[in-house]
Amino acid sequence: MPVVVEPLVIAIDGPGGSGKSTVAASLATAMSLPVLSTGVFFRAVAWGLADTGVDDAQVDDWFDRHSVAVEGQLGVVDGVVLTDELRSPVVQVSLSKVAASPRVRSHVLDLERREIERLGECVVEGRDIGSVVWPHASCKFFLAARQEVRLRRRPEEGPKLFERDRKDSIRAHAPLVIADDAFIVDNSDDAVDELVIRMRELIGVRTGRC
Ligand SMILES: Nc1ncnc2c1ncn2[C@@H]1O[C@H](COP(=O)(O)OP(=O)(O)OP(=O)(O)O)[C@@H](O)[C@H]1O
Ligand SMILES: Nc1ccn([C@@H]2O[C@H](COP(=O)(O)O)[C@@H](O)[C@H]2O)c(=O)n1
Repeated sequence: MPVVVEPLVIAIDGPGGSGKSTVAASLATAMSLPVLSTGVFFRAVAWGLADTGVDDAQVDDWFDRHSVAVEGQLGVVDGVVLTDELRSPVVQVSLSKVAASPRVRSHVLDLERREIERLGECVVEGRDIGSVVWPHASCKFFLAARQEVRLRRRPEEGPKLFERDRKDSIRAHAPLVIADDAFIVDNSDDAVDELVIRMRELIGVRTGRC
């Protein structure tokens, strides 16, 4: 019987400012893998829906008429690259509501899974990667950092960061949770390079690869 080796998919979840995108990018570079930041999908959709609303019909109609893609930390809607727009006030104000919409989540889930399949082996970061998007990920991490550290890392958002975390954690669909089989990594006091070394060791233990 041929041995089937599953593509290596590393899932990283955690609250805002816990270092997900920074660590995911460094880990991906160290392992020569591509990286997918799924929050960019939600930010791009929040920007696109700003003049509409998040009723189910409005959401389905918007996805019928528009295309959304992620390129690194940039969102692309209908071929237009979004940069500063993704952290603009209009996005910040509606982000949690947009991310809580079951119709938005269903459309974005399709996009996330298609992108992971296209990439093959990758590092993926978000809120529900290990629990919902890719539950059979090769290795899962839940990044944590103390509140005061996260606040320091996201000065532009301020304490609203905690409100966003709270809404992400209590929503009915695909909330921010710690997957049962995730390694919990508090990186409040760790440099990114040290963290990447530690995570690679854990990936090696879990997968026998790395
Ligand atoms: N281990 C670390 N040590 C010091 N600074 C860090 C560390 N990890 C991340 N940072 C810094 O904290 C800031 C936020 O990090 P990052 O964007 O990776 O967090 P995140 O979890 O992806 O946040 P969000 O979900 O809000 O987008 C960045 O400026 C980054 O450089
Ligand atoms: N898998 C995910 C990723 C993100 N979200 C929502 O998007 C917001 C922005 O995410 P960032 O990582 O760019 O800060 C986040 O607060 C969530 O509301 C999500 O629901 N699931």
